[in-house]
Amino acid sequence: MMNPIYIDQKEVLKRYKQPDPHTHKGIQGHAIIIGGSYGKMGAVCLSSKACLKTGCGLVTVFIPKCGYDILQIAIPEVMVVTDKDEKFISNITFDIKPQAIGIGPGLGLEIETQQAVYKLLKTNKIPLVIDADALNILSKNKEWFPLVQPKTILTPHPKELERLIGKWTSEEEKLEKTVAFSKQYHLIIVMKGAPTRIIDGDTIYENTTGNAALATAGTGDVLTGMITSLLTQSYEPINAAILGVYLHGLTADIALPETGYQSFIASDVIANIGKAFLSITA
Ligand SMILES: NC(=O)C1=CN([C@@H]2O[C@H](COP(=O)(O)OP(=O)(O)OC[C@H]3O[C@@H](n4cnc5c(N)ncnc54)[C@H](O)[C@@H]3O)[C@@H](O)[C@H]2O)[C@@H](O)CC1
Ligand SMILES: Nc1ncnc2c1ncn2[C@@H]1O[C@H](COP(=O)(O)OP(=O)(O)O)[C@@H](O)[C@H]1O
Ligand SMILES: [Mg+2]
Repeated sequence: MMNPIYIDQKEVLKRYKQPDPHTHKGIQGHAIIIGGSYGKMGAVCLSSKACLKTGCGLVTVFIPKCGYDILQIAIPEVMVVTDKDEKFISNITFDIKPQAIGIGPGLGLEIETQQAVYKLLKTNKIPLVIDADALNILSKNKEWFPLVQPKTILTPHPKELERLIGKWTSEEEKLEKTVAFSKQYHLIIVMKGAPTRIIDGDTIYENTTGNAALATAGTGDVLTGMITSLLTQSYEPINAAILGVYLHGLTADIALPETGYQSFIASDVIANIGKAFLSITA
């Protein structure tokens, strides 16, 4: 297996693009976050807020009806399109033209939701991040793997990865299986953990930021929003994944002296995205 490329400040600065002073929200890009189900609307709140706070111009969420008030009240800057169903997503339709899609946080596994994901995968040509229950839906329907567009970014935690590629007996085997999976379907795999590794075919990147404070509900949902935001801003998928993972980890390193490991929560990731951006260019 190849040695990893370490994702540090130098590696990130090679890829980071300073916003143009004359940019406007139309140029900064429009993201859509698709997810949520009854009791798991918080995942979409976290993901969509993180998406906005990572610099894209506009964010729309596509959620089941029961999340409408929750989203509008929690994040007034985010626009909302609802499914026809009350408690889960059953048919994904929108007439906006987003530059990137993030799908999965809080989505649930209802059979109707699985069919809606199938339809999206079959027709989608827009850069895509697949996370959480959208990954679990793929794992339940492995014959759909070839429908996923090349360079789509998958962000599994270890259990989601196991559901996708099967069990492993060593770290080495886990990496080998993930590289083989990435090569077979031309996908970028963000193997979340400590450390997070990003697999792009034979190339392995290893992140150098982040700490155990991130071991708390919703931090993965936040990461999905951040990477989707960068994709929306025309970063190449691999660069969006690298920059997103690095900044996400950095928020926890910045916050740790104030929060300690225990009191850090996913909203603290979001609250520190600004400082993370400032620190890479300082
Ligand atoms: N506030 C919210 O609305 C939240 C909603 N969430 C949503 O809840 C749904 C279920 O996601 P979950 O990930 O909780 O459930 P999953 O069943 O997919 O994964 C949980 C399992 O994975 C294992 N696991 C997780 N991280 C691991 C690691 N680093 N090493 C080894 N094992 C690990 C856990 O021990 C557990 O067995 C998703 O749609 C997710 O987006 C969660 O993100 C939590 C917050
Ligand atoms: N001990 C740890 N050290 C560093 N990062 C961690 C640690 N535990 C979790 N993380 C990070 O936190 C995030 C958790 O994502 P995930 O398990 O999908 O959470 P959720 O689904 O609740 O949002 C990942 O980015 C992961 O790398
Ligand atoms: Mg998750």
